[in-house]
Amino acid sequence: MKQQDNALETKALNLYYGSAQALIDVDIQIPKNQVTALIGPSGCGKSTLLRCFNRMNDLIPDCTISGSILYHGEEITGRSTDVVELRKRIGMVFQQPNPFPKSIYENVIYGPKVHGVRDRKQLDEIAEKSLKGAAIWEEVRERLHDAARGLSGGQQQRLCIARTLSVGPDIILMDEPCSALDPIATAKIENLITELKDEYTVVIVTHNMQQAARVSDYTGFMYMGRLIEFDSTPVIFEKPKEELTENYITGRFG
Ligand SMILES: Nc1ncnc2c1ncn2[C@@H]1O[C@H](COP(=O)(O)OP(=O)(O)OP(=O)(O)O)[C@@H](O)[C@H]1O
Repeated sequence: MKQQDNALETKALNLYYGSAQALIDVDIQIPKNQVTALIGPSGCGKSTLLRCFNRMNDLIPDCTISGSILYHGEEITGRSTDVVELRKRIGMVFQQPNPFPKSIYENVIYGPKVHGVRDRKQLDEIAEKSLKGAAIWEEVRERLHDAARGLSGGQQQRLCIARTLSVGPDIILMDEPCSALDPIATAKIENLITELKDEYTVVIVTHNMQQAARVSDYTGFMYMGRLIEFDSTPVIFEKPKEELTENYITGRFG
């Protein structure tokens, strides 16, 4: 794969929480405009790796890293990286939908307002585009000024995706985005993820192997802080090269 096709890349990435090592020599290349899933047993480092991509681990005291993290080929681990700008470009969606206690509209325009957009017409346009991008516009267009927390869990999660889209990212990181949702809401988010890759690069952490197989183009299998295998999703699920991967995907441990 050519260097410029990678939205994200790590080289010899090691991460410590205090003296406990959570990532060990991770080399991964995340292809642009594709969906990449990170799978592996609980505690293997999936969320930790995901959080490295937009420097969310900076917020954790005693967390240190060595190695390289590249965003479109550019090093982002250094002090000169503008982390606020980086998080605009690399958005994140969490396990629990976490809308602000504000209206649907205020949730979506919150980020653009913080970044200085004041013009009402422009904010309206951003709100509509983001809500459409997150496949929730039709459900909320008549009630934009109602409380976001009055929406269903699945709608709240799509609203949170809209909030992420509103500041113009090109990468969306999702940490178990469906784990709090029922199967119907999950299916809607999975369909949305597939649509998002036309415009965005998506990296998703999931416990659910069927979900990884359904939505992703590439899958990385992690185990005890190491990336054991990374390949196209059909290869990982049908013909993995590593015995550990095979044991995991066939349910022999996990
Ligand atoms: N803030 C933290 N402080 C200290 N240790 C942490 C912190 N976050 C994670 N860890 C440790 O780092 C290791 C990797 O955790 P991480 O949450 O990345 O794994 P995971 O694969 O995402 O797990 P899960 O699937 O259960 O969410 C674990 O041993 C965990 O206990």
